[in-house]
Amino acid sequence: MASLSTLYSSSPSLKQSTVKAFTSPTTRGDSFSFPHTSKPTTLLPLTLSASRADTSHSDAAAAAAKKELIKDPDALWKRYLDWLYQQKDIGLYLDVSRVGFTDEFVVEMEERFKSAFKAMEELEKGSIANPDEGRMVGHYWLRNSGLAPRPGLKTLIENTLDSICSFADDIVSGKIKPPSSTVGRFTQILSVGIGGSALGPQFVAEALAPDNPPLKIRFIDNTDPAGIDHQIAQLGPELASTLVIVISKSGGTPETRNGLLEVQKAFRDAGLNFAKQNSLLDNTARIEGWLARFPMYDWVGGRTSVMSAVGLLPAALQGIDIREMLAGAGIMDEATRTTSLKNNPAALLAMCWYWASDGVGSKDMVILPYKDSLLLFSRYLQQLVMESLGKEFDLDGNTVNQGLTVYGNKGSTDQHAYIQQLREGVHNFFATFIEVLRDRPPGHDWDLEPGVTCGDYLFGMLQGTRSALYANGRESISVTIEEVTPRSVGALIALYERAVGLYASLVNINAYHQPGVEAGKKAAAEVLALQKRVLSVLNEASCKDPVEPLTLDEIADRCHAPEEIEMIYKIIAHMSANDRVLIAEGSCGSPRSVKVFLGECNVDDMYAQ
Ligand SMILES: O=P(O)(O)OC[C@H]1O[C@](O)(CO)[C@@H](O)[C@@H]1O
Repeated sequence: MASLSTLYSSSPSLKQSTVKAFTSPTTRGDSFSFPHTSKPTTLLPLTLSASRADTSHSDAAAAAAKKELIKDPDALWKRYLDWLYQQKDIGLYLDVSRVGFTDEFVVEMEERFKSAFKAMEELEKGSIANPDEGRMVGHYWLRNSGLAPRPGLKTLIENTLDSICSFADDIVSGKIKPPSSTVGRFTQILSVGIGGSALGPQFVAEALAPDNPPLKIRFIDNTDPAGIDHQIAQLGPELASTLVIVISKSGGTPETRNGLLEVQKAFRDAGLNFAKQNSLLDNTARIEGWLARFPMYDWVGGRTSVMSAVGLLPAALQGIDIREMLAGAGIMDEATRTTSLKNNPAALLAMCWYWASDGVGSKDMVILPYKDSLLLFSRYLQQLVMESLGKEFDLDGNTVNQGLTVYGNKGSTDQHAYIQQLREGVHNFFATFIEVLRDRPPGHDWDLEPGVTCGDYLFGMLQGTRSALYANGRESISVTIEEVTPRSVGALIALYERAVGLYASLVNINAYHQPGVEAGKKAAAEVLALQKRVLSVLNEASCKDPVEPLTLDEIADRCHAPEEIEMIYKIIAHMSANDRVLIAEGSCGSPRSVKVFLGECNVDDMYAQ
């Protein structure tokens, strides 16, 4: 175990609008009518290059321009039935009929899929599937511990799950109480983490938390001080009954560390008991005797960690049935192990992505869940897909600049935002509709006009948009679930995890590392180091009598970093906006004339390194 996800509590001892008329691309006037496919028009062959992975972006654009989709309703219905995938235990359906892949293309992909399935099998057996980091990739073991390659891992997975459940029970029941609250039990969770240590828990909370959960959850997922202040301010007096969960796989992510320090300060300021943090996260938790610590394994990537303690603990605390989530994921894992393409929904997704984006990411993936509670699915998938697939090099070291862009929000809201462009504008995407059959819990529905419910409108909007896009040559995938439940959400997550893994094999890249993120992190650290040098130079000049205000050129020169003058200007402008440097002459809007100094002289020069 290389790193830990850690939990902290507040102390070591506890711790109308009225809609009159609708219009849609196929709707006229005041009455709403469902769009329908018009009479057969054309059925043109699709033009494919022999090896789509070798297709350049301009070739891809040319190929896309030649793509034509089946318009004949009978042929389309047959295609729908031919390719419809159903997972009955989950109640999940996948329709790829509105993606225009040809039979030839399917045959062409067979060899690639054979290798992809083989690689996935090896991965599940514990091979070093992340060669750049020399790591196994084991998120599938989290929902079937029997697959773990070593008995010790199996026991660890099972014990962790048991301890998450019993800890959550103790918190929810009030057996473990907050020390300084009069409420007698924890009422709020403040989750501090970023990337995979936030996006999964956020998606699950939005999708599955009951209307009145035992503990309500808030997130600090950035180092934006105003954002942090906002979250803490909204807690108000409930800070005293807030359970803080700090989640980090590495334990060293600066945004998460900053969030922790800010929260600790908020507790101190409120006179609450929150121990100081001054070393690595897990060490701190251990030394300070935090309420509980849960392991995070080096064989689980951040973006696939939602079924580890990272996602399960916050979910359990909100009263979400985490064993059902795991069961749903496990069923989907099993369903996506088959090497029969037509019967493997993840392979079908990967094949459609490859077809639609020419295997080079030439088209963006627009995710359109028609259910408010699934709003965050697209944001969750953004990291899962883009951090996994956005790679400069393939596994053989060739420069490939792979990736698939993901964005989305929710239907039918998007109908009134960007669907206009999707249907008529630049043709640079394929859509994925996420449909939920159950509109409301049983017994709550009513007809808002004869024979039509509110949910029927949502359904109509989805189907109408799907048809309208298709009629204009825009491809789409539809994923349908019967209800939003822990089981179906677990299955959706597992479906996309597997699809990403398979797609990565199809395009021969490592889906499990993120070297590009490191470059930005390193550069950020360099900016902060430069800021300290700037402060040290300014401090020295500000300690003179009289104070010596400095120009940007002088600062850059004294920092021995003349090439960094633009960055020094930005540092000065940022500090000036936050009252940390004073302006003697000029203004930050006129970089050449500005002269700055520090309001205080620090004789010990705390900024010097
Ligand atoms: O859990 P950690 O180690 O704090 O990392 C947070 C996120 O940072 C990344 O490493 C890079 O953005 C993600 O992969 C990860 O989910």
